Amino acid sequence: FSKAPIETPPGAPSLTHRFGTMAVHAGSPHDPVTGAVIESISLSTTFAQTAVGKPVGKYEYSRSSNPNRDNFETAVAALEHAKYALAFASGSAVTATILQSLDFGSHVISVSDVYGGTHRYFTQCAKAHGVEVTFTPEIEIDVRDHIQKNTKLIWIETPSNPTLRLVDIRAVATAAHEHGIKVVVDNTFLSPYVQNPLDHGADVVVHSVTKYINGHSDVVMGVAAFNSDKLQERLSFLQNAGGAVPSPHDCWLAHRGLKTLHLRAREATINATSVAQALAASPHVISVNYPGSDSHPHRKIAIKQHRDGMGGGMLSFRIKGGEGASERFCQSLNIYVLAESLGGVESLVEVPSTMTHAGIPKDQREAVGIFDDLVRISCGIEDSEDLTADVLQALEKAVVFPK
Ligand SMILES: C=C(NCc1c(COP(=O)(O)O)cnc(C)c1O)C(=O)O
Repeated sequence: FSKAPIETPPGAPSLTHRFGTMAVHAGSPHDPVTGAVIESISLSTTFAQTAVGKPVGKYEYSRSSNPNRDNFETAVAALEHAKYALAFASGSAVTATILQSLDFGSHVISVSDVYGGTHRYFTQCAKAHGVEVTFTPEIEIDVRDHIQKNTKLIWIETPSNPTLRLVDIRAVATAAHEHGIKVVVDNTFLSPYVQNPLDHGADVVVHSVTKYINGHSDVVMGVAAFNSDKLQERLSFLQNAGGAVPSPHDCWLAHRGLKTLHLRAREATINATSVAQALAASPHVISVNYPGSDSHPHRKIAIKQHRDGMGGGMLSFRIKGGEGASERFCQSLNIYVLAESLGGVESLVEVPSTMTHAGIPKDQREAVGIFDDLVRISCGIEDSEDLTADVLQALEKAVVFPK
């Protein structure tokens, strides 16, 4: 599926379409001199030249390219079924660079429910370089109603952060491509193991690598993957000119994290499925947002678009008792850590209205279902029984016996 020549390391099993084998071996050439199976970390910021303008190898200056970033980008491209991948200093840097790649006067249509930082760039930064973003509550239904002559891009998060809405990528891409519009899908919440948006018609897939791809809460990074040669030329130019690039060390860490993504994603899905079921059965819960539940309004999309209909490791729910209850719930947990971010090995909990999405005006937040009683959970890879029991005991403390 990947059009990019993926190096099969000497002695390694030939790379197949199976995710786990690709995750372990893609972008992982053995050292041709030492035979080292794991790549070294090339920290050098510059590379010697044998004569003026004649570098020893393919590298001249680390911002432009370096061995660790190349290897990581090759691995992500393989796992997202893409010809190209470009790594950036953060997921937000990917968002900014893609918007900056648009001509002055361009228009973007976005789903309404996006990460707070993405909303911030769309509403407070993009206009400065001539890009207007409009949000649509039901993008599948009304994307055609929002298309303007200057519309160049449609931005989708599926599942969305933090209400876990799903979008039928193929349906939106079909409408978009009728008008020559490109579709970007932010696949952060599921990772390449669970969903490959390019296979469903998207033009670009982006990730906050900070989350599932690195998976250990010790790297901030972003990546974009796509097939277009023209986009490769444009985005790689901006990657170098804008300079929002990750360090070789971070690329090395993220590449190592990527090698176990399939194992972590499966565990996180098992855990989220158990926690979502327990929440749905609780009298202290108003509603649960989990794409792996049969009750999810977009369950058919999950079955069509996600590997084996998996729900992934993310969920959110509304707790009875209002904002006070959501805060008491978070404080009553023993295993989950109250913190922003997601997709790591440790389970995290947060209240979007006062944390990740606090920058979005309250009326706009509540219009997409981000109420003060909404709690978001990122299930890690702890034991399912422990995570489920912890949630249930915290519900009792928060709702039944508030201090
Ligand atoms: C930090 C959080 N989100 C980052 C994020 C980003 C931004 O990634 P950064 O690496 O944090 O810059 C982009 N897209 C989605 C869907 C995201 O969730 C969070 O939701 O806790």
